[in-house]
Amino acid sequence: MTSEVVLRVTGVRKSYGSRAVLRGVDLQVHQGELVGIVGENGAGKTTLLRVLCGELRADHGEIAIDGTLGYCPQRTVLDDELTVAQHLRLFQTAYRIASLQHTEDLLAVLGLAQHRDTPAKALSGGTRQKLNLVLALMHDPEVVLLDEPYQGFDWETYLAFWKLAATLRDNGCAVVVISHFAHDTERLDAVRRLRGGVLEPAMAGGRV
Ligand SMILES: Nc1ncnc2c1ncn2[C@@H]1O[C@H](COP(=O)(O)OP(=O)(O)OP(=O)(O)O)[C@@H](O)[C@H]1O
Repeated sequence: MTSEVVLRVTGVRKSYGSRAVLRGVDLQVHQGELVGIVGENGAGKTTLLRVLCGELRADHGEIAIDGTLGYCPQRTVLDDELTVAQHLRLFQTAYRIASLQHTEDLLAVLGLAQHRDTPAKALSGGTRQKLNLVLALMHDPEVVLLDEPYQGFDWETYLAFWKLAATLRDNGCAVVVISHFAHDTERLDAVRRLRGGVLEPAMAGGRV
């Protein structure tokens, strides 16, 4: 692959007290690459993404991100009293986005447009997750970290998500997705398994 490395992780370690979860994680993701991170429950996948996005500080190691970052956490980051539209306006201001056209496209792809005036507290779990994903992507980031972003999605939305992930990749975005399902690997360029606190060498995804 000749495209530029836009996410470079070198020797990242992270412990919670005496529990060493990450023991020297190395990872490189290129522009236009869709990479899956798999591993057993408790392997440290969420910890890794939280460290990569800066929510948690690594104990050791280096993280270099070249470009704007989008992060979709496993738990939704919504204000129950705000409607979908109010969330979008809030994040539009935070991201300093002039036009919401890209956001409207995301709403349409994920089937969220009809919930525009619904407060977050009245949204179903899967619909909250859709909004969580839109908020992570609406500024059209160059590097995207997604922590099981399709939890609670129905089948149609699950398929729409993977189509969206492929479009992001085809547009040059570097996408890292935590995945639990073996069949997701067919949709990925590469799969990395987190085991024993390190990422094992790349397994080719289905596209390669
Ligand atoms: N804030 C925290 N304080 C202490 N221990 C934590 C904290 N967060 C996670 N852990 C522990 O670190 C380990 C890794 O957790 P993490 O959530 O990163 O794993 P995961 O691979 O994402 O798991 P899952 O597949 O269940 O989502 C687990 O043993 C967990 O109990």
